[in-house]
Amino acid sequence: MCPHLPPLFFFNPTLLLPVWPVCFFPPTLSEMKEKNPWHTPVTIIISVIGVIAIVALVTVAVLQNRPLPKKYKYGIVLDAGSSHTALYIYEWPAEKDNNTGRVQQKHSCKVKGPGISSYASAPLKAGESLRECMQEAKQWVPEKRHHETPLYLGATAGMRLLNMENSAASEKVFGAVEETLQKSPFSFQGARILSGQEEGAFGWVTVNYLDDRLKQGLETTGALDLGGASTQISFVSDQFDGSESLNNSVTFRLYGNDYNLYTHSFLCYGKDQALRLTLAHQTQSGPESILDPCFNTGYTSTRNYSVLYDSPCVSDRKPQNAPQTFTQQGVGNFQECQEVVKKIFNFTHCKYTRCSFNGVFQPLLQGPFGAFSAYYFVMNFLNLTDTSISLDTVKAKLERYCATPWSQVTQQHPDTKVKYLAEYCFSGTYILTLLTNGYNFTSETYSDIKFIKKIKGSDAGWTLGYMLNLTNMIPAEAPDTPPLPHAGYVSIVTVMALLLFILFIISLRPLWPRCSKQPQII
Ligand SMILES: O=P(O)(O)OP(=O)(O)OP(=O)(O)OC[C@H]1O[C@@H](n2cnc3c(O)ncnc32)[C@H](O)[C@@H]1O
Repeated sequence: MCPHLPPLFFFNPTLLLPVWPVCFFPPTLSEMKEKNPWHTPVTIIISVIGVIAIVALVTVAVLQNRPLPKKYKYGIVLDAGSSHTALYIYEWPAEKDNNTGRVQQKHSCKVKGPGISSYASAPLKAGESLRECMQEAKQWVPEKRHHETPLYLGATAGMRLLNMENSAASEKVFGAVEETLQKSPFSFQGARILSGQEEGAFGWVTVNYLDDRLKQGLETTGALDLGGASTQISFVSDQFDGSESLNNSVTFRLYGNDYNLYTHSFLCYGKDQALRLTLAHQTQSGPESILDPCFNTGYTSTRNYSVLYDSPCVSDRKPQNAPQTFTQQGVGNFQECQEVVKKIFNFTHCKYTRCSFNGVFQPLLQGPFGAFSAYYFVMNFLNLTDTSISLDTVKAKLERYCATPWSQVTQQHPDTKVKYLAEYCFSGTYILTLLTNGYNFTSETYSDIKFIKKIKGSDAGWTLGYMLNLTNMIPAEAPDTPPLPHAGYVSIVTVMALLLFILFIISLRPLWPRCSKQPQII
């Protein structure tokens, strides 16, 4: 029995463990006060206030720094390409507007029908074609954000060609799409044609932003984009300072790092226009039929001369006195196809130290490359996206594909669009020729290329880079980062609070009870 000791937990100042004196009957309050000054009302009140203050301090620190429920902002970009239009919705946490690496693709919508440049003779239809995807966008962006969501339309090579050919028609098409977009609840920021240089540079920004290479100042990835009407190559090379060819130079300061980007866009060298160029070479004499090594054996198609030559890429070469149509008969031969394809490139004249083709300057290739759009669609279909296999093996596989009879190809791929299916032999051959003969990738450097469709859920392409630029979401200088992350801050506050509490308890030492019996540690 120990009536003089309190029936309360108290702290053993050395072990910081609660101890319980061996007592069976509680002493009376007067006994307690008499024998143990620790239990004076003042010390109890001070202890309680101390504990409450520390709990309040920690609670406030935790609540104050608790991550708030996420609010998002949105941006919409319409990619009006030569073959089709696609709508991309991006989202990012509202508080990270001017911060880093947080913009992601939330949704994409493929506009039904051809690209807007195909509506030159019925411009109103170009506007109408966008309606379905704009309706979809309204569902994906929360209504209260509609009015503040920027909406952009960027047109690429299809409209570049239409503008060259018939600028009045191009303006009418823009008028129609602008009318539709102005009627949307979003904040429409305008529709315009991107230059080839912008298309290349923004594709490079997208790839490196999504890979987190810009923020971290890592070695960048080059961008290879193959569209329907143009193709772009963009990369940073130590040997390129812009002096040899200013037209191919784009300089950026992003997150505190300077980049001198080499970029070039080849108009008419997208895969659809390249096919026209190849067919134009094969039909210079205006024949009634051609044997085409770039199409599978057994494939036959009747093509219209006027349709084939209805593009500024080939219109000046239209043969005189040609019949209305010609028959194209596939003979599926990769080697011969490559010879035909090579003819659309000019490798002879170059006024610079080095060129890719058509007299265009290109510095030495450097670093890894991401190849997207049609590069990916085609190589993925052909099962050739793995670049760790040798270039010779890639060619051998493509050779086998080209030699496959058309009947077998259609049987094996009943669900693939016939236009794409028929063109894969040509497209694969064109891609390999462009990469090796055109851009000078070798058997060794071919493995530096990665065929990609998406990076971390966002499509590779120029649209994200375009939006990041227009919304100033990539700062020129590295943003200031808080000295401590949230978890670190809360831990430090908690530890400091505990230390304060211990110091407070120790400071009350003169008031500690002297227990005559040895307390039993629980
Ligand atoms: O940049 P521009 O030159 O204006 O062209 P685009 O924007 O229309 O080009 P895309 O990247 O959308 O497509 C590139 C090409 O790939 C073709 N394509 C799309 N999907 C394909 C698939 O699954 N298989 C083969 N080709 C495909 C499409 O018809 C184009 O010729």
